[in-house]
Amino acid sequence: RNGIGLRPLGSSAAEFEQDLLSNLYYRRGTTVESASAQDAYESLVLTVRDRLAERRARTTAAHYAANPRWVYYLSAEYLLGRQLEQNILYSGTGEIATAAMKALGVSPEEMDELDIEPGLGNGGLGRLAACLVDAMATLDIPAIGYGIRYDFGIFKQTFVDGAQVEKPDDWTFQGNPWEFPAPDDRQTVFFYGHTTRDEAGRTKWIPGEIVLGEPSHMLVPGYGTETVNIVRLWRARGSESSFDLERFSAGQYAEAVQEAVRAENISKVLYPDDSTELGRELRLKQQYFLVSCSLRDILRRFRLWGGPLTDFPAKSVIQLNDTHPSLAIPELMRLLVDEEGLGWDEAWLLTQRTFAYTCHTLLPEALETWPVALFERLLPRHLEIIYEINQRLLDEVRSRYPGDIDRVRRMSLIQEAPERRVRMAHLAVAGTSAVNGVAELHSQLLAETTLHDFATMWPGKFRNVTNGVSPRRFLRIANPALSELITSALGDSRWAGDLDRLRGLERFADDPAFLRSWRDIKRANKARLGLGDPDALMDVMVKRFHEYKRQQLKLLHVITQYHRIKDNPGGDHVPRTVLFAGKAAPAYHAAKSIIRLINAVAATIEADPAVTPYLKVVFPPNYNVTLGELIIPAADLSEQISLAGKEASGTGNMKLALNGALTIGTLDGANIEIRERVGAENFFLFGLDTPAATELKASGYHPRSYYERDPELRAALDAIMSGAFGGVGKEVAESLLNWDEYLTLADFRAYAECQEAVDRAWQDQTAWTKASLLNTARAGYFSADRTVSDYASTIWHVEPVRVTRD
Ligand SMILES: CCc1ccc([C@H](C)CC(=O)N[C@@H]2O[C@H](CO)[C@@H](O)[C@H](O)[C@H]2O)cc1
Repeated sequence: RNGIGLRPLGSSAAEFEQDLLSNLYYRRGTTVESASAQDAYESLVLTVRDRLAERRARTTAAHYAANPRWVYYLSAEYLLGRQLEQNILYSGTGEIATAAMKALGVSPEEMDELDIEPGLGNGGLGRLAACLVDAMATLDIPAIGYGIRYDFGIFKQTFVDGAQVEKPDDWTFQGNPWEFPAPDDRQTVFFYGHTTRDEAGRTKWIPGEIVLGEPSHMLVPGYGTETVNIVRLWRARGSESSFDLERFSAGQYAEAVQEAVRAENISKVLYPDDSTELGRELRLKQQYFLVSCSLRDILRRFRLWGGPLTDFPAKSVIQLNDTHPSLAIPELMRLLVDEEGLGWDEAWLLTQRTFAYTCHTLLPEALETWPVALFERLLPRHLEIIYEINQRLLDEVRSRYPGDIDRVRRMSLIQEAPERRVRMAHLAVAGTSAVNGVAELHSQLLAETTLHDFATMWPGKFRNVTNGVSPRRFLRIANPALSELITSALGDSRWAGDLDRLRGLERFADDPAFLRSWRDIKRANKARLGLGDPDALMDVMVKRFHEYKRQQLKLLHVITQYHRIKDNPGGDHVPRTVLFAGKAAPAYHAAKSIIRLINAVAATIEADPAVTPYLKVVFPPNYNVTLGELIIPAADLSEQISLAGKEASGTGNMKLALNGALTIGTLDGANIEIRERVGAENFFLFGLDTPAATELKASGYHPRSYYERDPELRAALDAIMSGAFGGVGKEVAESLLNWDEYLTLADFRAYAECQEAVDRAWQDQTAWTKASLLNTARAGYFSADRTVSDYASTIWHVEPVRVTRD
């Protein structure tokens, strides 16, 4: 019997197989003979899940005994990726699971195919949340990730005539065996209505609509440790009384269920925009739903230990993943003042000490602001609280900067014109004790521009925590061949839990045999991807589509390469496969035009036998975590070409460098830190830096002048405008010639020259492979474990709690 009074689940192959069979018989109600692949998959999941659940039980016991300070990560998005392979690795059941699958007559690949990826996020922010909760568990930090269990995740991307067409992502169509529904922990959430004051002057919120939040959680095991944390996801349900039986028996079937449908709509679908706020009412309802359920659950958990409310910040730190959950600040104030009866000042101190805010963007259009009128209707009490917070903030501003009314107007939580809107970033800064950017340049620019007034008034609040990625998912699992080579070179696999150990690979940088193996594995990963000649340079640009990320710059260069090959068919052109992948927000038409043009250029090149030996453009649809795990290990060149000052950090850049891709990039986001750590000689740098870009824009930027003085650029744009690529893309060329907000044309020549340097470097495969190895060897800093230990020591001030095996 182990520490939790349970007979430990066996770790032998026979015991695992026994458990698998009993799950097949008793939990799937079928037999080996009549089992479907889905039956086998679900039984396998339950067998692995049980072993993690046992560790979860011991984790809970250890956490309860330790009564630690908890980290609560509030995020509207989690891109968790497939769970099976990860949970098999983290539960150490690799061999016995494979043997048991064989006994059942199914293959690991077949099981992985049935393992659905929960697409509960858009891109960088959502995947970062997943990497960070993985690292928190690995570092034995007691933590819970709170989010929304959307019925429909990020849309599935298909191409029709090269154009993106979105399909709904009904990810739980087959159910989700990895989750534990916990309806008994449901919470009640209010919307609309009005507020009243009772005789004691206490405010009461009389809601107009009541919705239930039902949680289900997924296990988040740590790597190389016993800790198993959870991600708790909320789903909206109608209250008991939401089904109107009278109307139903009167035959008004739709009306009878409309209240329940309205409620369930709140967690129906993820908003697919990743950098432009659309100000939809349902999105604000989603955000409040998340924070109200989560804060009530956090307070319920706090009460389990029964300390005074003044202890709350000492026992809970809540990290806000961007402004999307920033309503948690006025919500905690409402709970402390209206429900717990605390005074405002005391409640405000507790609130500020509890919250911390991470900003993930610099784009003005991505900074959320909500109409005051909508707040008035949907969250009347919160608007009152926000006004009070604002009153006190502006009093402090006035006292610190007497007479500086412009500063008061700039810093106010309320934008007054053209429409009265609540500035969520200002609320997030005012209501937290720590504000961080996600890369050094980003944090610097936040303090110098977007949040300058606040950084001036509260310099101590502002810091940087550079992003990181999970080395388990994006190297150990995604690139097993390279992982094996690294483990054999370093003597053990401790690097997966301590990534700085990769530096040990430097001693093989001049070892021809090792470099040969390194190169062969990259080639094999390209063959595994199967999207082009494995001997060609695999040039990869994978990320969401946005004009600031400049997929259009990459495309102009592809067209230039195409022209160069056409103009000089016999020339010694370096064969390249250019891979684009990524989704565009459905309403983002400029991005969708670029996607369509890329597919048209790809088709034109594919149809030209004079060019295909040297150039191939591929665009696999529906880029997600799983496809990323296949593409990233196969990349030779990593495209990180955003306009300097626009990409907050990037995390794809880290995953690609970790897998031995060389980066061609600008001095933007974490590219700067990657270049500093892997060595400038192992990085292809080009383009305007942030000050130069700002200067060029300020001094009047005329994109057409670059077109006129650069013949290759002119030829590329003329080709598009002449309809050379299936007649599509004219709007892309016109917007570049007339507007070009992200200085694409200004950086074109430098980029083209840098790509020539890439071609020259590729010619020396030994030198290239050495640089590739050094990128991996020096990427240790970009582990999410380092990121989390930075958060833990500089913002959360939490200690790990060890979980024993028995
Ligand atoms: C309101 C709509 C909306 C939705 C999502 C977002 C996210 C903040 C966008 C996002 O994913 N940002 C990315 O976050 C990554 C993790 O920190 C960074 O690495 C990327 O540079 C940043 O673009 C902004 C606005």
